[in-house]
Amino acid sequence: MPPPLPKSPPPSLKARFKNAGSLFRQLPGTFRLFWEASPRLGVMLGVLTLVAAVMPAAIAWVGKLIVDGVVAREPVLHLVALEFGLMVGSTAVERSLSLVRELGRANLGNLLNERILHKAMELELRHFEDSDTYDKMQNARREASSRPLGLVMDAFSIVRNLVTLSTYAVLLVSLSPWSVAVLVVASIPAFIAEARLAEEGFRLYSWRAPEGRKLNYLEWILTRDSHVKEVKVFGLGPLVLGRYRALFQKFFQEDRSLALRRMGWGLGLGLVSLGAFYGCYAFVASRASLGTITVGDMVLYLGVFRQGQGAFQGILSSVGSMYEGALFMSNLFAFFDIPTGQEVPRALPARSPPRGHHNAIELRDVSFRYPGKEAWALRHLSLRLEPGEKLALVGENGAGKSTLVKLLLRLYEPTEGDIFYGGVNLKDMDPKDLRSRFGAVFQDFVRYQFNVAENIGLGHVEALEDRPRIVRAAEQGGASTVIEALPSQYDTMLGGWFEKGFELSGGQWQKLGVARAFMREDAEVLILDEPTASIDAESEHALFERFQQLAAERIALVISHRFSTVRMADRIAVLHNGQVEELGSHAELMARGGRYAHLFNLQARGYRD
Ligand SMILES: Nc1ncnc2c1ncn2[C@@H]1O[C@H](COP(=O)(O)OP(=O)(O)OP(=O)(O)O)[C@@H](O)[C@H]1O
Repeated sequence: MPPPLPKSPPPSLKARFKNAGSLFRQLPGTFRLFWEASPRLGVMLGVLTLVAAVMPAAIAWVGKLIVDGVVAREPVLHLVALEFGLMVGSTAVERSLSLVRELGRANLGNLLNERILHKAMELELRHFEDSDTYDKMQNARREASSRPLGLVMDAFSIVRNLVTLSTYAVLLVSLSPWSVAVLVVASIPAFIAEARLAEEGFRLYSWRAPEGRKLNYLEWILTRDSHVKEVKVFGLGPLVLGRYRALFQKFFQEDRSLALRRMGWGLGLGLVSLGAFYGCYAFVASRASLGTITVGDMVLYLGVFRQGQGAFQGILSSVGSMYEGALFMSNLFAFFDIPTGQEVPRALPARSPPRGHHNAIELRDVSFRYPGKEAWALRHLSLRLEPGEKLALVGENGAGKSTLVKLLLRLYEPTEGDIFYGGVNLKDMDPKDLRSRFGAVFQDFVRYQFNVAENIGLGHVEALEDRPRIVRAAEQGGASTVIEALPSQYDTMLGGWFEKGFELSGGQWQKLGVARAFMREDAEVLILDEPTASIDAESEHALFERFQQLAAERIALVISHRFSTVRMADRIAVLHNGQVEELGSHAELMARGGRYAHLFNLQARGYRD
């Protein structure tokens, strides 16, 4: 796979050439993808491009024969008919090329989008939490439907124009060999200037990609429904718009300077080409008036020279836009190449503790720090959850509670130490097997813009159609009353994104989230990460009473800042700076008079006074 492009502009000329080289190394990979998307379209594109490339020379040649025939007063109708036929053919070829382009865009765009989604499924949580990888994925998604096809089409357009130019050269050589030399020589400065400016433009765009994303982000703040309340209350509009404007102005200055230079060079070098054209024109016209060449030759010369310059321009602009296409592809290939597979079990075949409710969870001297981070999120943490135990995790923000859950679900692996489930090291288990034993409600649970039944059923995909089970889960999660009041009950479409979607309150959504966790009837472990944050006090109490019954045999891990919830747990672990500072039942910890007792009294006093 080609190496990814450097992020900053290359310093030296040599480095620039290397950079340009790495751009064109994206081509084979892109063609392979196009071929995979549809071999038939690939063949059609190749054949049509070649036919389209030789058509102009054939038409010009027949045009010359017609003029010569007319001057010699010979019959030319058959030649006119031939030219008509060629024009019809040319039009049909152009139309077919447009069709191939359209179909190619759909096929290739679809293939790539699917691959991107597939890759996204393979990625692990650590990738999503890494901004570099996340950026790569968002960039890949944004232009997958247009850029790759653009690159293929640009490459074909260059081939087509090169073939056209060669056929023109053959026609012109017979007429005046040195005019071919003039055509080529007069175009070289324009070629160099265009290539340089295109490269500069490309560097400009790639260089400011992060700022471009910032621009999008500012736009997003002002246009998203989820942001509108804060934008209005804090009066953020003018500030965000001001930042947007400043960034845009910066882009605009750079763009204008590039556009002005492009215009200056384009005009100057255009005049050189025009001068070359008219010099040759004068020469050819005088030869025609002297009778050294025919009038048809002169007409052929004029047409071909003009169109030749057009073809040349075509090549230049294709080279320019290929830079951007290639940049996109290098990004895309880098995204596809992100190594995954760290979730593979260490032991083969993977080990699997017996199903049921007899498995304990044990953390042995676990330390963890996030990739690329210095600070420890968890440090020397040892903890054992007995089968059926309800453990509450408390601690201030950033103490490491959610991190501990991520390690239990093997979304990350401990940096040091080990975690065992039913005596089996998590590293030796298949993560799918492990996760299938958990039911979970997260702090940032998802509000799916699907109907109610699906919102709950997604907790156990295999039972998505099992309505009685969904109804049961809804009752257990305390969501039934909410659902009964909806216009089409379980079939009510939720969320405001689609037509007829019904918007729920934060607490109502949360009840569905809890019900979703209860879909896993055979879950061995339940994780409730702040499940009651937006649930009212009465519902919370009801939920926890039900929860005590339902979780009867299972291990339950509850993270909460509400001590009324926490105190219902068998034991409470107080996390502080990534370590277990206190561990025991509510009564034990209260008697101890440490951090837990302090926090509990603080909250209780708030209610009593
Ligand atoms: N994705 C991440 N990348 C890097 N550091 C992280 C990441 N997530 C959390 N941290 C850091 O790890 C530490 C523990 O965070 P964690 O989210 O586990 O805390 P928490 O106890 O769940 O907090 P809260 O009560 O606010 O939810 C914090 O210092 C935090 O800054």
